[in-house]
Amino acid sequence: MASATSLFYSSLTPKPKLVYQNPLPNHRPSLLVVSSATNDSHNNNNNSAPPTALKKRRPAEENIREEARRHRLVDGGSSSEFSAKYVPFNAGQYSGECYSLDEIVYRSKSGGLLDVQHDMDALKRYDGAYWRSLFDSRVGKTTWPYGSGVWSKKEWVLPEIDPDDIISAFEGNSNLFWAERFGKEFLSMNDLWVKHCGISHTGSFKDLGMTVLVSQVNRLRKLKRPVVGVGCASTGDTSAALSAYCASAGIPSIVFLPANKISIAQLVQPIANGAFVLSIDTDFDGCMKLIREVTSELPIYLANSLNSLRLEGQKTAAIEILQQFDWEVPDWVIVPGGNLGNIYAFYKGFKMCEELGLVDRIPRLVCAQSANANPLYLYYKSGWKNFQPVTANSTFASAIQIGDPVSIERAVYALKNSDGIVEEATEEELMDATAQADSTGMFICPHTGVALTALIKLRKSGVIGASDRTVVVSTAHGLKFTQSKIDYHSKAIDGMQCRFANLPVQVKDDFGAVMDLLQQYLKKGPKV
Ligand SMILES: Cc1ncc(COP(=O)(O)O)c(C=O)c1O
Ligand SMILES: N[C@@H](CCOP(=O)(O)O)C(=O)O
Repeated sequence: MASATSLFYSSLTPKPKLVYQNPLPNHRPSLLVVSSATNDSHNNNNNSAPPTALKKRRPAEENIREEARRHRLVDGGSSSEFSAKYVPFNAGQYSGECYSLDEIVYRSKSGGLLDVQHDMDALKRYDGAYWRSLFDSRVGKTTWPYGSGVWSKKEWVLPEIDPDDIISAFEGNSNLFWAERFGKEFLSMNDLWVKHCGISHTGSFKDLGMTVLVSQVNRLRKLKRPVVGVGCASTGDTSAALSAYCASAGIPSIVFLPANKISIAQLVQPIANGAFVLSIDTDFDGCMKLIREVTSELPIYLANSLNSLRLEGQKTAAIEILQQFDWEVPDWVIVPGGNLGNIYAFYKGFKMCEELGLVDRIPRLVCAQSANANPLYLYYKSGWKNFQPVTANSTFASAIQIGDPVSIERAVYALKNSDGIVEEATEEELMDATAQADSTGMFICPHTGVALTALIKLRKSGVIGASDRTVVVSTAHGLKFTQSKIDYHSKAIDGMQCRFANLPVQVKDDFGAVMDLLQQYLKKGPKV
């Protein structure tokens, strides 16, 4: 017999209207049960206030993980009716090659990329309204693990992992910022948004993928698979996320960084989190080559986005954007690209929402590259005829200083299937765009400046219209890249005009001198 607590708990569980295409014997899968403290009226068709009972506080000696475990036990365990496996990327449904997610495999038999394939038939047993309602019911809560923006979509991410194995910092649920002033003043746009994926636990979107990867590693280690540590090559953000999530799980992390090519803020992150940090005298592509060789020799699990697990977490940012627009689809989404996993992750998130009936179309995608590291742009401009890796030159957008992206095929697939576009930004363009955005109250990273440059160009050419609803994905926190802002605002960049620099004024510690300056300033008319 169900206990009083379990009855109480299930009375708090949102019960969206279910429409089954194939009725299931056990019609409410336990993994879909969310122990939410609210029963939102949006789940009721008649709009009448739902019966509100206050959630009873968990016993003091129990933490949220244990509380969730207790409720799973009451609800009948955590076995999932959903599943996922690795398949060769874009090999078609008849390839036959597949691997369990509990295997350690990064490449298909032919050496190609892998993809995580979900059992879409199982997911389709619930209609779009059900999924929308379920995901909406989980936003912003502390219920383990669904309070995370990634794990609120657990059934679409890693359906079979036990919540006990999950390592989460309640990542995701990031701000979708209405760029009112930037849109109006610089682009005559009124429906421009910035998805702040960098306002996150370690300051970049990498947290979204890393929670998934490190959780799966945690599971593999419990299953006694040979994983002594987790390693990555990085331009600074992957290493920060990897080291933080590994430190939280008590798993060793090893990071390969190109010497003197990442910001100090990024360098200090894995150091502080106790990673084994190798500063290597090469560029990112050199580090990537080395980590691939090392992880094929040693029981070190590969954490770069070559590993398709990462993209399962990253795709939730796309679902979140739709959710934040009340499931209305924006016209454009612009993503800065480097190793090119993220552009595919966005495509996959949008596509799953379309296929499962949450929305009826997907946005057009734009991938934005630095002109100093632009292999995808050149490929696009060749009409997708001739892909050539490049030697990436130094760029202020240092996290995308990548010349030989591992996910090139994924990016091309995403762009071709979303009527996508590739743009590029010179150093001056990306730094000006960053400064302009900052002057309207943002504080963005240079990679977001690359994406904004793409937007500026596409607005100028009329490709993106004044009233098009457009989302620019901001991928890292501006505070990681303060040196480039200091250089810009002090006009210390060779060959760059720094048109939007805002120089600090030196003044003596003297009331009269300060007053003189302020009077001159006010006379000129404060610049906003
Ligand atoms: C801040 C930032 N923006 C954009 C990117 C590009 O993402 P992706 O490598 O998935 O193309 C990266 C990493 O590569 C990054 O760290
Ligand atoms: N910008 C990345 C580069 C590596 O990308 P990944 O997504 O393949 O890990 C970083 O911060 O390291």
